Amino acid sequence: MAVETPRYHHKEPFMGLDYFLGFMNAFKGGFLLQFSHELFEKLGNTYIVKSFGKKVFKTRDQEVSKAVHATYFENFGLQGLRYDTAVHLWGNGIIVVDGPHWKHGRALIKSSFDVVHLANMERLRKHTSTFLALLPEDGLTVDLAPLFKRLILDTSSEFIFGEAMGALKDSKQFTDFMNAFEYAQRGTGIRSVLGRLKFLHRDEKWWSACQQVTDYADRYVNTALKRLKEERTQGKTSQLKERLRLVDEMARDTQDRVTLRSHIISVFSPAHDGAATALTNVIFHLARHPDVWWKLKAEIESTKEEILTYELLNSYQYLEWVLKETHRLTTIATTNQRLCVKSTVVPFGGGQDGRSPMYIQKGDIVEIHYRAMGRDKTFWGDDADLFRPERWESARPGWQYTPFGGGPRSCPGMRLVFTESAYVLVMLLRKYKEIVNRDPELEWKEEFCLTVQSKNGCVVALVA
Ligand code: HEM
Repeated sequence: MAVETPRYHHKEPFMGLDYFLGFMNAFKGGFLLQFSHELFEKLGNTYIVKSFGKKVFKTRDQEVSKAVHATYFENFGLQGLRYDTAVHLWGNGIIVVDGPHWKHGRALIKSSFDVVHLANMERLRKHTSTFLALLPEDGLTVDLAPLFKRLILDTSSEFIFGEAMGALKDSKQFTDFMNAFEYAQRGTGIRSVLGRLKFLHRDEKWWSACQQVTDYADRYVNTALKRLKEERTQGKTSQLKERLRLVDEMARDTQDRVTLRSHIISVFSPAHDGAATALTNVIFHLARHPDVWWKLKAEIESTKEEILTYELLNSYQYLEWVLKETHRLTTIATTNQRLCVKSTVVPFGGGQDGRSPMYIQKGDIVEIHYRAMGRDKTFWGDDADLFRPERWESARPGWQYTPFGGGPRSCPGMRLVFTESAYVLVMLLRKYKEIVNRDPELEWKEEFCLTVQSKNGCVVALVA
């Protein structure tokens, strides 16, 4: 028997506009994470709010997350939440569709990913060395965040399109495209917050930014299809490992231009800055925890002359703990939503203590708070809000730790993010003796776009 779940006490219970105003106030004021934390503390691990008349279950309960992401996977989708607001940018790409089209896109990405990813070390080496050359000499203050962004833009554009955007060289191609891309993403984010009121978003510049992005991707799709045709008709193969491109690998499987373009933009969106945001967070923490920096240096010391291979990166255990701790404490994808497409009773979430079954009706939304789960003191202990990589020596989380989602739709880019972050971090550890915090603000401050990043970047001095 499902039991009633705690509710947010609305002053305006029909549309829930009071909640929306509170949310927007926190969003603008830069305290959305705190706003969300306080409501969980007050109402429990799962509670219900009204959002533009829709019933939304907000949860930081790992059992509810598991039920929605995995056990009852087929009953919870995202197409109804994302497709209409994002079709102009992401088309019918993997991140906005459900059902057979998603399944096909997922299989396509997964197999193409594995092959391109393993061939990617050489590119990472090349771009990281350009990046290192841009860093200021001994002791000067630098915000590494924008530099990480440019580095990851180059590695990801080369990984996906086969050609780096020239971000580290500040090329015009990079500036023009990124201005349009960021504008297109921001507008899409606004439309998604507006939901059913998205018709209020009337911005000509947004339409043309979306067009510019799709035109850009089309150029690469067309060349990939041309290459594929040549390969098939003339038996030509571009098998040089470093030439592998995601767009080519995907084109082997589907030659539908719109599908290819949509999936390519869907991968580019998280790929273009994901690892950069993670790297910024790692350096943010390391600059405030010199003991951890020294332990990392000690770990890599005996291998510091060796070529940095995928296997070597994977052999550094403390480094892995540092990266995991960074994603736990400063989770980048803080929440994720699913739309219930078939009424379901999930085993937990109901009742004041959240331990009774909970009824979710078709049309309701479930919002899962990954970041809040990563800080749950009942699992992580009283020091859950502290950066302490050593906890990973004994921590064995299941659904309490899902910074990359979980179940069949979990992030296919997770290994790539780990490899890129680990590679760049080890190169910094090899080159510099010390990293010194130069930001007077010691606390991590939030800045939301589609994900959340460090508002103050990571302002440091690197000492050789
Ligand atoms: C730190 C960086 C990243 C984080 C925190 C992250 C996190 C996530 C999360 C939480 C999801 C949603 C999972 C779900 O809905 O269950 C996701 C999906 C996805 N991510 Fe990532 N991601 C990152 C980087 C990347 C990169 C670098 C790529 C590509 C190279 C990528 C490609 C994707 C794709 C294609 C999906 C959609 C999967 C699907 O719907 O089946 N992500 N990611």
